[in-house]
Amino acid sequence: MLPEVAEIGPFAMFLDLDGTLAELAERPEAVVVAPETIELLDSLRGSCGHALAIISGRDIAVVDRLLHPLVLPVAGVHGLQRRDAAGAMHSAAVEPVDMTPIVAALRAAVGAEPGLLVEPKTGAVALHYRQRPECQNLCRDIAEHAVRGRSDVELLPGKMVFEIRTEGADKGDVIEAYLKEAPFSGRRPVFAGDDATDEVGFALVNARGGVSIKVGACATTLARYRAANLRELHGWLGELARAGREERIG
Ligand SMILES: O=P(O)(O)OC[C@H]1O[C@H](O[C@H]2O[C@H](CO)[C@@H](O)[C@H](O)[C@H]2O)[C@H](O)[C@@H](O)[C@@H]1O
Repeated sequence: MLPEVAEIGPFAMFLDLDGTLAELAERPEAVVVAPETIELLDSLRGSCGHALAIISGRDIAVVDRLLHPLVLPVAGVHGLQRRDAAGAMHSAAVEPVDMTPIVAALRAAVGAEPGLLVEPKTGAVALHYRQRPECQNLCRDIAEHAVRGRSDVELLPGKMVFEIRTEGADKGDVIEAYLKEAPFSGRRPVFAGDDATDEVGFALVNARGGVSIKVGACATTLARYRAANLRELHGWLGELARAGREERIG
């Protein structure tokens, strides 16, 4: 169930990408953001004074490619990277760890196992098993082995993926950082996401009196609202965009 649009007030919008703006795909590079979704984002940002940011696990450069021609404020790699509304980059407190040896270790452990994918990112790497769900335990063991004894990286389980990431700011921290800056400050935060890594974002938004929305089925979540799927969420976002537009015209 989603809240009544009329009750939201002036909002700042934070949106996860995979599973929230785009349907999940077998492989990370197969994901496409539909042209209607790009239009929706464009219209939505117009209804909240451009206080709209993407909060993703992907690199900012990849988010930009997926959302082309839009260039939005984006936090990437689960909070490790952040570009503000003026286009300025904010680096994390810690230097991103050079993942080369971890990527090599994961590739060696996965070997020629079909369907297991290693996705290198900036200061992070993801080990995907979506095409081989039965390999979940194997992938967990491989990822745990790769981080053993290291305090500079952390293991983040996600949807059919284990991610190893430089220890640092999370999605909650970057939403908080945006809320201190124009045009986000003074607005009520709304955050929608579908994955375990979005829970810290829900916690932050709840603490700020905002609207947290879990997309898809899940037994436990900190989110206060639910959207059954992308279609329901995007329909609601469209209503929000239209309500903002009518307000400006009226
Ligand atoms: O925070 P997000 O923007 O949602 O990014 C989270 C991760 O998304 C991608 O992996 C997920 O989507 C893939 C494509 O649909 C899917 O194959 C995979 O199973 C999902 O876990 C991305 O590849 C990761 O880098 C992101 O961290």
